[in-house]
Amino acid sequence: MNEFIVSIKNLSHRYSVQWSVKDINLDIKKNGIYGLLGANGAGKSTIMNIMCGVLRQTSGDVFIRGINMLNNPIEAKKHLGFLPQKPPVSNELTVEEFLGYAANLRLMDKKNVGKAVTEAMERVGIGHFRKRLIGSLSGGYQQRVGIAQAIIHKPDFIVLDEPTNGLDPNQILEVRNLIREIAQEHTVILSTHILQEVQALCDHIWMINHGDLVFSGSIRDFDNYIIPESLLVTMIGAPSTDELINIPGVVEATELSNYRYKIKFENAQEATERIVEMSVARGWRLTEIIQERNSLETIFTELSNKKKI
Ligand SMILES: Nc1ncnc2c1ncn2[C@@H]1O[C@H](COP(=O)(O)OP(=O)(O)OP(=O)(O)O)[C@@H](O)[C@H]1O
Repeated sequence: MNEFIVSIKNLSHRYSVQWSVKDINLDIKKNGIYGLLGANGAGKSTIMNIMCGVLRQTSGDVFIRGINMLNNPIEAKKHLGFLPQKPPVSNELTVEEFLGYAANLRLMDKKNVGKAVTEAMERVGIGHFRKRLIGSLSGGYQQRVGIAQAIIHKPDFIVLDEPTNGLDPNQILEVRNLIREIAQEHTVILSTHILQEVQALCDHIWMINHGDLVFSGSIRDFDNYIIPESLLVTMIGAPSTDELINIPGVVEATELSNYRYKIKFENAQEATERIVEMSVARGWRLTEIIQERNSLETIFTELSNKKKI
């Protein structure tokens, strides 16, 4: 089998005049949960729809297990399951009827359909609702039905477009747990504009901004994207802020509250060493020194102003 589960090469798309997706290259070689992050309108759904063969790209190629989606969509789609942004469920069918229909659409052998439906229902925890009309289920359970139809044919690769959108906080946690479980057997790519979602779930993140790929890396890389430039320091016998500014490597010192200071520096290592040395030498009674972290939101905003990587 091809070593790449998915490979996207120079993918670009325009619906009319403007480019919605510009020269995107992505590869997935190993199992895990991959996140496509971006603000509304960034181009996430466009990429996912093309990746799943429901939208024809303007240029570039998508390979699923080495099979070109444009040239051989039937074979390529055997390896993937897709939950579009709006779950493709039919309110007037029961859960069981709908999943049977989904299995037939996946060209499954008729004799395997019953077993596949039962297994998919069990996998997503909706076996007890098998006879219920989908229209009578809560949003969270409808989403489970949507995920069940995506895994019914046991594909290697599952694509989930904003899988927790519109759910309440309890349903969000339930669906996230379900995604983690599913990811033990399948490779998952999901799109979201929610930073906490990628933080909670994803092993690798791609961030899209106005159709450009602006970041590719782990959540740790994302977290470290902006190098911190301040220290938060607590000193019970601190000197005046003027004296702190005179420490080599320090560019600004602000008192935040009693004993607590924010110290901006040019070089973290040098400033930390000097503050510790001088505190000991001059009796400033240093009790805490930590590097200030940038919030994920700050990093998201910074990347939203960035051009292609
Ligand atoms: N059918 C369409 N016709 C014309 N323009 C479209 C169409 N679908 C999307 N677009 C435009 O393409 C760009 C990318 O849209 P896309 O839906 O891929 O973004 P997204 O990141 O998935 O956003 P959201 O989170 O809001 O779904 C947007 O500017 C959008 O307005």
